[in-house]
Amino acid sequence: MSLKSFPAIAAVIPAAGVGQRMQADKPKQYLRLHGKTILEHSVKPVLAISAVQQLYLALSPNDPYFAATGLTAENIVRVDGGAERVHSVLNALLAIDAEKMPWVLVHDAARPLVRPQDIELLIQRCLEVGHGGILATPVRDTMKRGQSLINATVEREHLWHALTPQFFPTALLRANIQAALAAKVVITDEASAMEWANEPVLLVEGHSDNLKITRPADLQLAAFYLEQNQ
Ligand SMILES: Nc1ccn([C@@H]2O[C@H](COP(=O)(O)OP(=O)(O)OP(=O)(O)O)[C@@H](O)[C@H]2O)c(=O)n1
Ligand SMILES: C[C@](O)(CO)[C@H](O)COP(=O)(O)O
Repeated sequence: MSLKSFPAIAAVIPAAGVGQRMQADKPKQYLRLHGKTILEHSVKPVLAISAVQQLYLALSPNDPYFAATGLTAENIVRVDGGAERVHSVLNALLAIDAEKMPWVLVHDAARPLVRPQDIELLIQRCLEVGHGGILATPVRDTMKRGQSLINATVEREHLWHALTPQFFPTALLRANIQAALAAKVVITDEASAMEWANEPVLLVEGHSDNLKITRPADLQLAAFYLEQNQ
């Protein structure tokens, strides 16, 4: 299926976080990597997907940094971020005309290294099966649960790191996030709301360098990966 035959897609990039774990002097999405902000790096591969018609960017209502990024393309709609990531995503979903854009791609502003081919693979695989899915990478290490002492070893077979983008039917995702929030379910990614609603979610293996910039050391690693992929 060529990308040209894909239905219209809306993209949502939650970019309203404060980046507390990054311990930086500004929200991490505005830290620079190879001359551009992390936000600009994260937006670029999403806008490169030809089926993406409109990008909804969830920003902190008093964000003083966005204007300097030069990201003022006509197909970018700003919406207010919320208290948590899920609220920022929901605010964006509420702004989308789901009849015009029946599918939505949600990608973290803090994941600057995602590859366009991985995004296209995710879209392709989901449209083939007719339901949503996520980019993910299989866990490599032995996984432990505990705090100062180990309580248990977690079975790692069929254990994955959930990445973004995550790709779902727009109206269904919006309804399930609203229902899950009303049921006080903890939602840390779009898939968790769909799982709660017993919807199938496809796992599509993506590249492990699609890291989420979270802690200070991640910036240097991201710069290294960028140099390797140039
Ligand atoms: N209220 C929030 C919280 C997070 N995000 C976005 O969701 C993505 C993933 O969240 P995370 O890595 O947790 O970012 P922060 O919440 O900024 O980080 P921290 O938890 O360290 O403060 C980021 O692009 C972040 O900007 C958002 O739009 N709105
Ligand atoms: C959406 C996500 O990036 C998938 O791994 C992750 O859940 C975001 O979590 P965070 O705590 O908001 O960084």
